[in-house]
Amino acid sequence: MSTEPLNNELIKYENIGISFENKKVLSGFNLSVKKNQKVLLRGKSGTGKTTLLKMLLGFTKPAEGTLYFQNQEIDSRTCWEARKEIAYVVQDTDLGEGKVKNLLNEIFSYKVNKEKLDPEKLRVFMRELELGDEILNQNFQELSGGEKQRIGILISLLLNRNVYLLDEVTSALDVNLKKKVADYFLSREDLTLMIISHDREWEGDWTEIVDLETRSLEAGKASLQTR
Ligand SMILES: Nc1ncnc2c1ncn2[C@@H]1O[C@H](COP(=O)(O)OP(=O)(O)OP(=O)(O)O)[C@@H](O)[C@H]1O
Repeated sequence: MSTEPLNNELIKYENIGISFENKKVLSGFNLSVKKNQKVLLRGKSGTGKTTLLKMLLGFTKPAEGTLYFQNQEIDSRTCWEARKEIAYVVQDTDLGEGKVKNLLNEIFSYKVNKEKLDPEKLRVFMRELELGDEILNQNFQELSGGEKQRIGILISLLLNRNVYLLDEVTSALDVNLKKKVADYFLSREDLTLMIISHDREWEGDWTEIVDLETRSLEAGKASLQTR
């Protein structure tokens, strides 16, 4: 358990090291994310960005250091608590075979997803993401890359979590949609975001940019005001 004061800190990476098969990917990484902050992780391919996000869900363990979520060290037990609060959205959402509407119904039948599939919210988010009703009757596997990405985002929004880990979720979208999706998430003051993206649309006024190579922090307006 951390002895640090709460201080609105939601996520804390403390001296984190990542290694795979004796290959050191990252070492001594420190980052503190406060509730409702928007953090964009940047860095060349292979610098460990995705691994840093997966760690929060307990999918992989740090080789060194400690990771905290809501002041609790993430381990095989506490990661289940974290998973209830966090939506992890990937670049290449794969829901398997079946009509989109059936797949959505299946996802929202799981007990862990406390939210029910709300038809009104579904309609609102589909309109926001420029998804027509006809997509619900299409086979997921036949959708375009951009449509699959938007279905992944749609599901995450319906899950109504507090923390969003967004891993290249706009890579296959056209410029208008990239902006629309980024603006939507960045304007949600109630959400804590950790974003990996090469799209400039995520570099909003309030976005903190963390560069894994230089370890520099470009603070958004929000943190400049509070420091
Ligand atoms: N489960 C694993 N087993 C072995 N090596 C792994 C594993 N997961 C990640 N790696 C390696 O660790 C390094 C960091 O991977 P990671 O996906 O975190 O990087 P990234 O910065 O997100 O890269 P990209 O921008 O290309 O997605 C890579 O060299 C990758 O091959």
